[in-house]
Amino acid sequence: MPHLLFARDLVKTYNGSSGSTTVLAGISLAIQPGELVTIVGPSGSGKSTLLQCLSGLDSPTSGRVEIEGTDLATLGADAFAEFRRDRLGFVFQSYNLIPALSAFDNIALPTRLSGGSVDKARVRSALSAVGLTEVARQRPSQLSGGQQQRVAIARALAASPALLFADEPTGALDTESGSRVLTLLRTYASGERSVVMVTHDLEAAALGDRVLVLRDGGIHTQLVRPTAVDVFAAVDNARQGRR
Ligand SMILES: Nc1ncnc2c1ncn2[C@@H]1O[C@H](COP(=O)(O)OP(=O)(O)OP(=O)(O)O)[C@@H](O)[C@H]1O
Repeated sequence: MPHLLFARDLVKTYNGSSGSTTVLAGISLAIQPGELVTIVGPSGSGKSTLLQCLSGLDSPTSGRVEIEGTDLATLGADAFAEFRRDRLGFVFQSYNLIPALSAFDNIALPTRLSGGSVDKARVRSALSAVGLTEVARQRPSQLSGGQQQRVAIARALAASPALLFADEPTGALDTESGSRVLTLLRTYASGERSVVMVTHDLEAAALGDRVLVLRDGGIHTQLVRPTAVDVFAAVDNARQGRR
């Protein structure tokens, strides 16, 4: 099966006044269509940096990322913006919704910004997929945190991205809202579409088809369809530096 994403020898270093810090120490990985891959690890192990580099939001210091066979480094800013709009989706802990727009208009915004005509049926179907048909006309301030995050997910899903990147998507949510969001992400990863999620929630991580456990900017352990107990043990080992 062709890889949806392929990353080779990703290194990320920062140069500061006290010398250079290596945040990613040479990570290689591949993601297949239909996979939910979760990334866990101790604080500072490089999870968010890895997600940013995999998604093209940040550039590695060295190494290569290909998505659907396209080397991200070969795309100029405009070509990457187009690629990102057409093929990638993003969900972060902060919902990044526009306060003045309704839920419906927030979901339609990316299409509007790219000059396309809004497919109202598609926006409605995205709202319905996240269970928010009733609040289509409400603004973010009238919605709970869980509802706002579901609007953000609907906005990402409305474009049917091949690859959805999520960084702590349930970080600000209560348990019930969080589990709704996780169900949406778990369901989305199927067929041709994949999800990569960074999380501190180890039970959520265990929903992954594969779990990458980072330590010091490297992949310490990789688990395939683990239980939550397996994930807890692997993260504990990574924290202690045990194999
Ligand atoms: N712009 C930057 N300049 C210097 N160091 C940075 C920069 N961005 C991140 N770092 C460092 O890189 C390391 C990894 O950060 P990153 O946010 O990727 O880790 P993380 O595993 O996602 O952490 P957390 O679980 O706390 O969110 C940290 O030590 C952080 O201080």
